[in-house]
Amino acid sequence: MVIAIRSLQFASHGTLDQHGFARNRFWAVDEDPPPFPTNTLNKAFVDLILKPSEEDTKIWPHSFEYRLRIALGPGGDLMLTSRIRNTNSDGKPFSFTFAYHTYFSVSDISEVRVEGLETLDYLDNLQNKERFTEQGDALTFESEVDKIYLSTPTKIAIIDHEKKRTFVLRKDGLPDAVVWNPWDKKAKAMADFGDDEYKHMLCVEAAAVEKAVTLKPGEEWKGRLELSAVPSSYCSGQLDPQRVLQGS
Ligand SMILES: O=P(O)(O)OC[C@H]1O[C@@H](O)[C@H](O)[C@@H](O)[C@@H]1O
Repeated sequence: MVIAIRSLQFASHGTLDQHGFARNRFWAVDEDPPPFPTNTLNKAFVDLILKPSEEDTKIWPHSFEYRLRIALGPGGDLMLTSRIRNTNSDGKPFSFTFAYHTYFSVSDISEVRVEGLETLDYLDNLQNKERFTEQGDALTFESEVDKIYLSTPTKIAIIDHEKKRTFVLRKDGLPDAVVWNPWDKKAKAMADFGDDEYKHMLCVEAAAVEKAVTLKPGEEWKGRLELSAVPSSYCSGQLDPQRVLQGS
């Protein structure tokens, strides 16, 4: 799995370059981070801090502090908590969009199902961000996809039949979910992506894209994503959604 933080902006949903600037900056490790509110003993964590450089304020004229807490649970669960605070001293609010750009490794994209997004509205990046409604079935993949699902539930499951493994995403503060696979043609056109790699990956991204987050000075936003891999409850063609969503 590969994770990139796409902030302060998402893809072309803003005025900055694709995916904004937070994802290709150097972050500082906070050597003395605030403690975990609960279960501290069960988690290893690191806090990374990003503050704008002078160069950054030329392209985005705001002051902020972005604290990313990366925590690992005893069972291998990964928790990512982003806190973004407006530290402007000029009294000005700012707005941003956000996504955890999570690439999941799958056995075969044609065999994968995503549950939790059926019947929802989405904006289709491949059709000028037009709004459509998803059908009632779990998502399956047979061509390029680049969609932003809106008002999504807090849990989404990626079910990999072949590996008998399910990735469970639990999110908070992130209403949208991006689903992306470039498929063959676009994969060939991407310099940093192998021609056949699209067969073994799927991006499902916890995001806040449709409605930008706005913060006044002193205000803080929090967006949380928890990822776990559990043995699939898929068995003899039958899926028990209750078990998948409970992550058991
Ligand atoms: O910059 P990256 O990591 O190649 O991202 C690629 C894709 O990321 C997806 O999240 C976007 O919805 C796509 O539009 C975009 O092409």
